[in-house]
Amino acid sequence: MPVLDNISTSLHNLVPSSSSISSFSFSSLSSYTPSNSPYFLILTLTFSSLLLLSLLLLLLLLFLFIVSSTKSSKEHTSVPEHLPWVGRESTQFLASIRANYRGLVDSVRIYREGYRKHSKSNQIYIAPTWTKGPQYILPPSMTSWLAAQPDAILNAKDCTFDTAQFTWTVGHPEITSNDMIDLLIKRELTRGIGAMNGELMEEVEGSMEGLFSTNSNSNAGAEGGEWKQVGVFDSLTKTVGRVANRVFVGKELCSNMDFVMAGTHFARDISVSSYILHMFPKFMKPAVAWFATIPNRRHSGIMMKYLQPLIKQRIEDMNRKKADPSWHWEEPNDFLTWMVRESFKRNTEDERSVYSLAYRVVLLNFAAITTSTIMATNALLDIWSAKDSPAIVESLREEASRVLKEHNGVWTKAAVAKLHRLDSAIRESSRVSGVGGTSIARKVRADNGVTLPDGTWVPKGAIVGVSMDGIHFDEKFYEKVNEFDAFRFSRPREEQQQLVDVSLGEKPRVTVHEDLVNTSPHFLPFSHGIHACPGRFFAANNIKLILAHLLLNYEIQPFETRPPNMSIGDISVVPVKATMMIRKREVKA
Ligand code: HEM
Repeated sequence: MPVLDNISTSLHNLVPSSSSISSFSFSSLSSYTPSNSPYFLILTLTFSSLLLLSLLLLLLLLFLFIVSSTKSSKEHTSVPEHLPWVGRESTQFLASIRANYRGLVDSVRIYREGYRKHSKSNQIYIAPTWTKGPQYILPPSMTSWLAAQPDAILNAKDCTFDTAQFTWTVGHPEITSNDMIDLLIKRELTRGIGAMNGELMEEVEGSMEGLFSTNSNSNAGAEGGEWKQVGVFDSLTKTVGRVANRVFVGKELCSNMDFVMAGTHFARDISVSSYILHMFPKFMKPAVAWFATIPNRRHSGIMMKYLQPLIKQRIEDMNRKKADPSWHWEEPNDFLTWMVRESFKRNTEDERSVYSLAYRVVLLNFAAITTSTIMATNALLDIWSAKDSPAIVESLREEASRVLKEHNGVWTKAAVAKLHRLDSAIRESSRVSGVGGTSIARKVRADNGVTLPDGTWVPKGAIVGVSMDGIHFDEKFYEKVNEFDAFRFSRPREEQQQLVDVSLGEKPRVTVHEDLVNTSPHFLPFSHGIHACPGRFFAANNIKLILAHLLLNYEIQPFETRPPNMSIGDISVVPVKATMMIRKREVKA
């Protein structure tokens, strides 16, 4: 028996062999002491090394603690004394670093308390944060003012780059600060929404067949009746990533999960490495970053490996077609083509090289995939965890089925636009679950600082924002704020009633349609104003296609309780390990 053989060999190694016993002498016994046995030496060496390592680790932690504490104290002293803090007890020992730590692990409580104590009385307060230093939280009456400020005064990108430590976690300032991605999203992607829904549906169907099928050897899909347990976030990441990339990089690469998952891992790496880097002073960051961003380089490297040859080929094909219009090749209608076409008009290497174009697609994935997946995950969990979940699902299904029939089984742009109930359920989920600490976060760029509408002066370099969480749960803007009311926004439209919008007391009563993509001073998941997310139309279209297909073709068992989100600093993290029971519906729409 191999196991017994192994044991006996091991014992032989430990117990002296018969030949060594025969050569045993009393003189050797007299010279034997435990301290000169080789085992003792090995043990001593191991123990000392461990002790030394622990000591070094302790010293490093102590050093880190002192450095972080000094850094946070310095940042905190820059705040004008008359402004109230929430989450910082100035009399406490090591007040600043303890406050920043609270900002990391207990931000929901801080923002809710700050909103109740100060924002409701139209006052500014300061919230400690791990990634942004002390943050000036403005009351909702200043939201519209904040959203309209030009970048020369309050800068959006400075804030994002600083929070996510872009210099180290992403690099390439010449690419990140360039306008090409924003321009192409607005000019090509958003205008073309709907035209590619046929292709996007191919990916939705293909992805779900692969993920939810219980038939191991075919693409035929799960048969009604057979339940399968799958990860919610994982399934949606793969589906959202595949669908979005169909438009970004085309049919072949979009379903390559090595590529798609590297993109989502890269987004996570940026977050994790930025949290680490925020502990260190500026002079240490380059050295720390080298280690902290190893995963970032690995995952962006995987994406680049696929993207560069594809883009090189696309440039060659497009050039050849330009030179010879009779050549039988049709330009694919995707982001790569739009980007290469745009690059032909530009002059710098940073806008034309294969490398820089490929890295733009990496960044596009960073902006698009995880954000959309989080919204889709929250919507799914909220819909299937609601106390009246079966009724909500039935109503959503009825709408999706009716609209699809009206459009001859094709999800055209007009058809997707008619999914008012689904749109409302996603928007409502984003109101209650998509909460983060702040929205419209901006860094003061003006050399002389900025004076807020109430006369408060804020120094250059400080971060200002509004409390998304506070606003989304304010009775002034929403009735029954703590309820997930799936049809809150579609009901008035369906009932042909006018929705009354109390717009922060600035205007009396206006009538609006509150769709998912409509940002407002009291709906902030996509931010609001001049920098409101340009990709939101694409994201909303894709999430609705995915959920409509899920509703019509699959059944999900309702959750007993809503798997909870977790807040880390300003980010609301969805329960990435939550699973669902899913099966194919027998009756197809
Ligand atoms: C549900 C999904 C999404 C959410 C919740 C979301 C949210 C946001 C937010 C909060 C901002 C910051 C705006 C500000 O600073 O005021 C933003 C910016 C941005 N988003 Fe999105 N986003 C989503 C999807 C997408 C997609 C699909 C794309 C690309 C196709 C995209 C591209 C961008 C870009 C380029 C910016 C920078 C805009 C600027 O600085 O002016 N986003 N997004």
